[in-house]
Amino acid sequence: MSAYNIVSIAGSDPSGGAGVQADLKAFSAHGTFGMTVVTALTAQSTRGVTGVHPVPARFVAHQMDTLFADAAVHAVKVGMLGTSEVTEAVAEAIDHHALPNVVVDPVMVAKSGDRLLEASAVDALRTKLLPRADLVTPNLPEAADLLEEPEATDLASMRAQAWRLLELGPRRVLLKGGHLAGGESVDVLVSRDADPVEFRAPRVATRNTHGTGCTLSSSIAALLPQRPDVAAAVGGAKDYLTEAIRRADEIDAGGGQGPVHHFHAWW
Ligand SMILES: Nc1ncnc2c1ncn2[C@@H]1O[C@H](COP(=O)(O)OP(=O)(O)O)[C@@H](O)[C@H]1O
Ligand SMILES: Cc1ncc(COP(=O)(O)O)c(N)n1
Repeated sequence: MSAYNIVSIAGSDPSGGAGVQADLKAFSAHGTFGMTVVTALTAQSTRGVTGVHPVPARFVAHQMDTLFADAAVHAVKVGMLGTSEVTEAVAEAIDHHALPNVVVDPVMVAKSGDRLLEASAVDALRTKLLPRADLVTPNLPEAADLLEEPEATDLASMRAQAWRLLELGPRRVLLKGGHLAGGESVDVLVSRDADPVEFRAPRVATRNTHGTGCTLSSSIAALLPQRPDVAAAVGGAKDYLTEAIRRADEIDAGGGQGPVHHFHAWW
C-alpha cells in the first residue's frame, strides 16, 4: 500500500511524455499513488502541439470538489492551466480544500514553442496562484514573463531573478537552468525560511527532453511528504530526472523531441 496520494492538476499530453501522463509515471516511480484533475486536452506528439481544447473552469472545479471531498491528499502538482478562469478556480480550490505541499510549475510554452497558457492568463498565475504555492518551478522564459524582465543569461542573473520571484508571494522558488548553455544544468532554490541551495547535474547531450519540467515538479511533489525538507525532495527529484534524461534515448515515442525514461530504475 502506498501511504501517499499525490494529485496532478494539469493538461493531457497524448504522447505520454508531459502533462498528467508524465506526472502519473513520475508519481508511480516514486512509490506514491497518482490522481489527476485534467485542465485541458492537447493534441500533441513529440513533434509539437497541434491543438488545445480547454476544460471549462466550472468542470475543473467540479473534478476537484468531487475528488477532494473523498481522498486524503498529501501533495499537489499544478501544471498547464490554459486559461485565467481555470487558474482562478485552482487558486480557490487550494484555499477551500486547504491543499498541502502545492508545487506550481507555471507552464506557459511547450518545448516545441507552442503556447499552453493564454497570454492574458499570466496575470492570474502571478497574482492568484503564486502566492498560494509552497514551491514554484519556472524555467528561464517563464521567470522572465512572470517578472516582466529580459531572460536571465547566466547564473548570477538567475540568482537575482529567483529572489525577485520570491517577492511575488510563493514560499519557495526553484528557478530551472535547463535553457542555459554549459556543461552543467543548474537549478537555484531560494526560500523564505532556509538558505539558498543550488542543484547541479551534468548536461546530457540529447534532444529527448520533452516533459523534463513536468517530471521534475511532479517528482518533487511525490517526494515532499517522504523527505525531511524541501531541499532533500528537490535533490532526490533532480537525481531521478537526470537519470531519466540520461536514459531517454531508449524510448522511441516518435520522430521529434522524445520523452524522458520515467522507469529507468525498473526496465
Ligand atoms: N540536457 C539536460 N541535461 C540535464 N539536465 C537537464 C537538461 N535539460 C534540462 N535539464 C534539467 O531538467 C529540468 C527542467 O529544466 P528546464 O529545461 O529548465 O525546464 P522546462 O522543461 O520547464 O523547460 C531542470 O532540472 C534542468 O536543470
Ligand atoms: C499538457 C502539457 N503540459 C506541459 C507541457 C510542457 O512540457 P515541455 O515544456 O517539456 O514541452 C506540455 N508539452 N504539454
